[in-house]
This record gives sequence, structure tokens and C-alpha cells, in this order.
Amino acid sequence: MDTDHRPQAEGAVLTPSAEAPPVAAPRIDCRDIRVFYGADQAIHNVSLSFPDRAVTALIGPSGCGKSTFLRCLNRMNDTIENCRVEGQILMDGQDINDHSIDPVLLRSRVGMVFQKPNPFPKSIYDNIAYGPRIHGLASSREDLDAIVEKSLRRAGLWEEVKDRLQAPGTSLSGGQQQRLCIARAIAVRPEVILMDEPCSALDPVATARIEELIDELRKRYCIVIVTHSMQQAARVSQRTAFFHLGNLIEMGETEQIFTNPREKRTEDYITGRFG
Ligand SMILES: Nc1ncnc2c1ncn2[C@@H]1O[C@H](COP(=O)(O)OP(=O)(O)OP(=O)(O)O)[C@@H](O)[C@H]1O
Repeated sequence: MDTDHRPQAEGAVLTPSAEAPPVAAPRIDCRDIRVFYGADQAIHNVSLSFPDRAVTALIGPSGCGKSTFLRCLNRMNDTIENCRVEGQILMDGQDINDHSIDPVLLRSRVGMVFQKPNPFPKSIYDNIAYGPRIHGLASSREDLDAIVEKSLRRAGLWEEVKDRLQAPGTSLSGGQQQRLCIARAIAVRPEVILMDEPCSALDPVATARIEELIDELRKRYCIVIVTHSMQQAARVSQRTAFFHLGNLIEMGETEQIFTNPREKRTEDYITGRFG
């Protein structure tokens, strides 16, 4: 069981953010989302929006639907055969599930970083260059080089890899591989970055590095992160949504959720009474 239930534990790398959530219009607006696996309903009528330039954490006990909900945001559930999503997800006013939307393009606008780092079996350079190439984002080799460098810099990896760009991505450490995957997502100019427990396969030092990076990236992107760690949610997010049994129980500023939750179920979860 995950024992990491307290936001203020010793050794926290960043202090819990006390910033108020931004008032900007939502980057993604989800209305009345219902998700089914065959006849089983995994998400029940969830309405939730995600602002730009902020990190929103999705927390809740195992099986409560965090990953299922996250996957709705870039239509990754389309790839699961018996999965059906109902409701509206608006991005810039357009429903992402509309037939006219190309899911491949959508996934470049809404990038995703997974639990286990999953670099392509290619060089460090090609891991980053692949997306810009297929999306036609570079008009010359110099352009592509510049995108690769900028993405690696933004992901805080450039200094560590600049002299071995032709080495395989898989030759990097786990934490470096996860930053490579973040750089790969950034390279196609996303507006939103989804992270599904991005640190769960990493040691504390690599985790701290990724958390610092998330804090840096939120100045530019709308970030949604699923995490089992209360400490992590408190450290990196400005807003937190608590899920239970496929329902959204409470959503608010991270500080409020952890210090003064409105719902008893939220309080029970964050104080470690269940989950
Ligand atoms: N591919 C699938 N087919 C059928 N049911 C699924 C599938 N994926 C998830 N589920 C079910 O949907 C529910 C929500 O699962 P989900 O993985 O979204 O929860 P979670 O909160 O992310 O869990 P965890 O924290 O353990 O990763 C669970 O009951 C799970 O068994």
C-alpha cells in the first residue's frame, strides 16, 4: 500500500504551493463525462475544467478512475477496445471527440507522459526529432536541430546529453529517460501535458528533478498529473481534484483541499484513513 499520505512530510523538495489558482479561461473544459468499459461504468458524470499555466492534480484511491479520466483528455481511451466515453470535452470551444478531429493531431496538442519512461528505440536526437518530422514542424535540418535543443533545454536535459545525442535514448538513466519523454512531448508544441504517475518508477532524487521540471513547465503549459502521492500533489499542483469510485468528490485549490477539505471522504483520504 502507498503510505505516502501526508502533504507536509519531512524531506519535501518544494513547499506546498500557496498560490491562488489562475483565473484564466479553462484550456480544457469537461462536461458531464461518463466512461464505460463494456457494461461497467468507470466515470460518473464528471465535470471539471483545467486552466492554462497551472498544474492540476488528480488524486484518489486505486481504481477510482484517475487514469481513465486522464486518458479522456487526449482520446487515449479510443485505443481501448471496449471503452466508451460520453459527454463533452471542449478545447478552445471545440469538442475533441468530434468526428472532424484527428486524434493524432490532438495528441500532439495534448501530450502525454506515462508511468514508466518509454523512449523510442532510437537515438536521443531522434526521440525528440520524430514528432516534429511527422508533423512537418521543421523546414530544414537547422530548424530540427534547434527544436531538439530547445526541447531538451526545456526538459532540463540538454547539459547532460548534448555530447551524446546519437546515443540510444534507452542508454539514459530512468530519470533522464523520463525527462527525455517530457522533451519529446514538448517538441511538438503541445498546449497541454498529461502525466500519469510520472515519478512512480523513479528514485527520490530523480523524482525531485521531475517535480522541479513540472514547476518550471507550468509557466507555459496546462498540466494535469495523476499521482498516488499526497506529498507530490501538494508540492507540484495549484489545484487538486479528488476522485472516489468514479465520482469527482471535490475540486479546489490544493492548499484548501489539503488543509480544509469540504467533504468528509476527502479528509479521510488525505489523512490516510483509506486508500
Ligand atoms: N482496460 C480496461 N478494461 C476494463 N476495465 C478497466 C480498464 N481499465 C480500467 N478499468 C477499470 O476502471 C476503473 C478505473 O480504473 P483506473 O485505472 O482509471 O483507476 P485509477 O484511479 O487510475 O487506478 P490506479 O490508481 O490503481 O492506477 C477500475 O475499476 C478498473 O478496473
